[in-house]
Amino acid sequence: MNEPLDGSALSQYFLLPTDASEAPVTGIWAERRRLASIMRTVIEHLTVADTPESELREAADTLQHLAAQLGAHPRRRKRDDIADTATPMDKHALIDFSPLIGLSNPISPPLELTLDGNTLRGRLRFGTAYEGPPGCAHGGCIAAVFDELLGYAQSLTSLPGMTGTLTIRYRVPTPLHTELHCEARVQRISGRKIFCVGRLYAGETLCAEADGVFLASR
Ligand SMILES: CCCCCCCCCCCCCCCC(=O)SCCNC(=O)CCNC(=O)[C@H](O)C(C)(C)COP(=O)(O)OP(=O)(O)OC[C@H]1O[C@@H](n2cnc3c(N)ncnc32)[C@H](O)[C@@H]1OP(=O)(O)O
Repeated sequence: MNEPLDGSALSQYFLLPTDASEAPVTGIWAERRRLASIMRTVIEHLTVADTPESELREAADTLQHLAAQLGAHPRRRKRDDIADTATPMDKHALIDFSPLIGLSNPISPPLELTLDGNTLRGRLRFGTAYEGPPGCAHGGCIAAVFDELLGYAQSLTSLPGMTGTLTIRYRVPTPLHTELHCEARVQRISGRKIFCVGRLYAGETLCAEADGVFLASR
């Protein structure tokens, strides 16, 4: 884990670009993302604001009504997400509901990813809903970020797989409400095993690092 995350010898494994399409998202997907973004704000206010009981009751009543309204519609089929969103190369069309990077999923921080050579880079900010120790991110949420980050990096190889083992070393507490950046890359591939490494920083401070072994499907 001490070598730089450049991975230049591994370019052969990367088949697809990962950067999200810059094409503007419109229509139903734009509204899904907007709704998710507002829900994130509601979650943040719920966890930090000293809201009077009457307003909490009113908000809950409003959301109960909204939940019933949204729940009245039939469930979508997965293929519709892909067909409805953008081109097949727009990978965000496939991952808009991811719990970590999905812009249409309010539980995602969201983690923003870009591919820089063979290094996958991410940016995120943990709100209060992700608190573990006071003022710091929950370790399980950090692990989830690494699972997504390393998992996405290995998904860019010719043989993507599922997480087999994910090992996290928490070096210092990770602050909330702070711009964090992270990076990951495929370190090596051995048979069906894809070994990945990653790091998470707050500024120059290394907060946590991860090793992951992913198993390509048979
Ligand atoms: C245009 C389209 C683009 C699409 C682009 C989409 C991008 C979107 C990116 C999203 C990124 C999300 C990333 C989230 C990723 C998850 O969260 S996946 C969910 C969490 N993981 C799981 O649920 C996995 C559950 N476990 C399993 O299914 C199975 O145990 C596994 C991991 C598949 C392995 O089972 P298996 O294939 O039967 O393994 P087996 O044949 O026994 O062993 C094979 C080898 O692997 C080793 N091994 C087995 N298990 C493990 C293990 N757990 N750890 C380490 N080594 C192991 C064995 O020792 C053996 O080694 P050798 O003897 O060959 O040296």
